[in-house]
Order: sequence, then C-alpha cells, then structure tokens
Amino acid sequence: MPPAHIELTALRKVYPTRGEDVVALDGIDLAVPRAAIHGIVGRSGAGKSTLIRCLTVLERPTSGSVAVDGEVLSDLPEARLRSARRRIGMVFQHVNLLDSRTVAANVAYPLEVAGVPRARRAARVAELLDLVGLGGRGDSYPGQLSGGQKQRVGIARALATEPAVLLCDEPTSALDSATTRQILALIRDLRDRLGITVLIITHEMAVVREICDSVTLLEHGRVVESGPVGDVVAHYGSRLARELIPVPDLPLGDQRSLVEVAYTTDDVATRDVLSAVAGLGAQVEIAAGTIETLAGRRVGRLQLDLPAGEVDAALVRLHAAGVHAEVTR
Ligand SMILES: Nc1ncnc2c1ncn2[C@@H]1O[C@H](COP(=O)(O)OP(=O)(O)OP(=O)(O)O)[C@@H](O)[C@H]1O
Repeated sequence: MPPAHIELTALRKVYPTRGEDVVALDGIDLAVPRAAIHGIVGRSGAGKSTLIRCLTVLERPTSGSVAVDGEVLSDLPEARLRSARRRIGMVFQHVNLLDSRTVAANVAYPLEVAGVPRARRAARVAELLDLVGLGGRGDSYPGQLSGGQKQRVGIARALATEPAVLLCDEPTSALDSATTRQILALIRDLRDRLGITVLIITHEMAVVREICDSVTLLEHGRVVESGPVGDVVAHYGSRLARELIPVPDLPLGDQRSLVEVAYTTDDVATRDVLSAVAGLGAQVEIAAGTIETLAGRRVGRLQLDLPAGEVDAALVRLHAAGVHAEVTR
C-alpha cells in the first residue's frame, strides 16, 4: 500500500446540543493515497459536510486525528493552521464568485490574501485560467459566464495557492449532465497533470462511476463500505455496488419472488450464467438486467421473477453453477 496522503484516524465529532448530543462522525478511519480520486457518498445527514469541515479543521474533531501529507492538522495551533490550509483547495457546489470582480481578479484573490506580489499574481492567474480551459476569459465578469464556466473559475481559484489536496463538496450538483461530465473530466485531468489528491463529497453515483478510483459510503457518521471501485462492484452483497450498477425495482405478482443474480466475468462467463438461468424452467423470467464494465471489471446483475415456491431450488442450482444469487423480495 502506498503511504496515505490524507489520513483520518478514529475521527469523532460530537455536537453538544440542549437535548441529546449529536454524534456526527463516529470513529472514521480513512486513508487516501497521493493522486487518488476518492468519493464520499451518503444520504443527507450521514456526516459528509462535517467530515469536510474536520478535514480543513474549520471544526476541531472531538477526538481522533486528521493528517495531510503526514502532518497532523488536528493538533496544530490556529496560527499554523492558516498556512496548512493553503495546501487544501476547496471547490463548492455554489461557487460564490465576487460579482464585482473580473474572473482574473476572483482567481487572484487567494494570492492577494497570501501576499503574493502583483506581477507574480498576474502570471499565475493566466496560467491557472489556461489550466481550467478559460484562457483569454480573465476580463469577463462572473455574470457573463455559464454555470460550468463559473465552476471552472472556482477550480482555478482553489488551485491558486498550489494545494496538494483538492476537496470538492458536491462540485457538480448544480450542473446539467453534459456540463457535469466536462467538469469531472477537468478534475481528472488536473489530477493527472498536477498529481493532486482529490476528495469528492457527492450524492451522485454518476460522479463515482465517472472519475473515482475509490469510494466510501457513510451512514450515521460511520464508514459502512470503503474500497477501490473495482473491488466494491465485484463484492456481490455490496450496497454501493447496487447503487453503482442499479437494476430497476419491479412490481411483483402474487406468489412470486425476486432473486437477484450478480456476477463478474472474472468468475463466470455471461453465457454460463444465462444457461444456468435457462435451466431453471419456464416459470422463471429475467425481469430486468444489466451487464457493464466499471473500473475495469465486467459486472452483470439480473433480476429473476419466479414462483415463490421455486426459490429454494433455484438458489441451489444457481449456486452450484458458481453464480451468486439471493432473494431480494
Ligand atoms: N453545528 C451543528 N450542531 C448540531 N448538529 C449538527 C451540526 N452540524 C451538523 N449536525 C448534525 O450532524 C449530522 C451530520 O450532518 P452533516 O451536515 O455532516 O451531514 P451531511 O451528510 O453533510 O448531510 P447533507 O448532505 O444534508 O449536507 C446531522 O445529524 C446534523 O444534524
């Protein structure tokens, strides 16, 4: 395993409230290697925003630690945190550009705050705008830009101080699907060119499918599943796998059951799965299914609709053929 670039250890955050304390993060362990793109997914309230605030130490964890590049940020005094935070760039869903400033002046802002001299600022801003595909647009105002272009400015601004880590909080949630793909392609390209480590908080599985190397599912402040996307999709019982490669939910007739079949072609060929299914008899229907390649793995999922009384025999036969199968309803 390469050494972790971002490392969270037993991270816990409790918000004291007047009633019961709210445990927003309940012992998070997470290691993200340098130059990886890692997705954090979870329902509303799972603790994603708290995780980001703890990572930048805008909130002090109640216990546990946050380390970036081997430096334990959660122990640093406030004065040293300010410079440590420059190594973490932030990209948000809503870009919050200063409307009265040009695009170039928006990107220059963090450089001004960091005390970079004017001449160096101008050169760096031009370089950053080129990097995000907005070369020549420095004199425009935010009001003249599309949502995707504004997000490009937000990314350029986040990269201004040459951070080693880019934290993206729902970076594409306000964008249409074509623009989402362009912004994700940009983030991947920046990772490839700059070797930056990227953590993306998202509720969109499309983001994980498109660019993440690895993913973590948070629930009630805990890590429920975590790993490389290729491993997650090959793990048959995985909830993340079900969400990454979904099959439609189906209405079910009287006295019928649904059996879900999942396989990767590393384990069994599609034709062998289909012949095992065909051997189950005329009452068994393939009601829905998908076969696709994700993170280099070819994964199939089928929903079989069959008489409830035939489920046990079907499971025995499918398992004997080396196919993972379980009753879902
Ligand atoms: N300042 C706070 N004081 C008290 N409770 C808080 C505070 N911030 C967050 N919480 C609680 O901590 C839990 C995790 O919240 P958090 O905002 O991190 O979740 P989230 O996954 O980011 O959700 P969303 O996607 O809706 O933003 C929730 O139960 C929330 O109500």
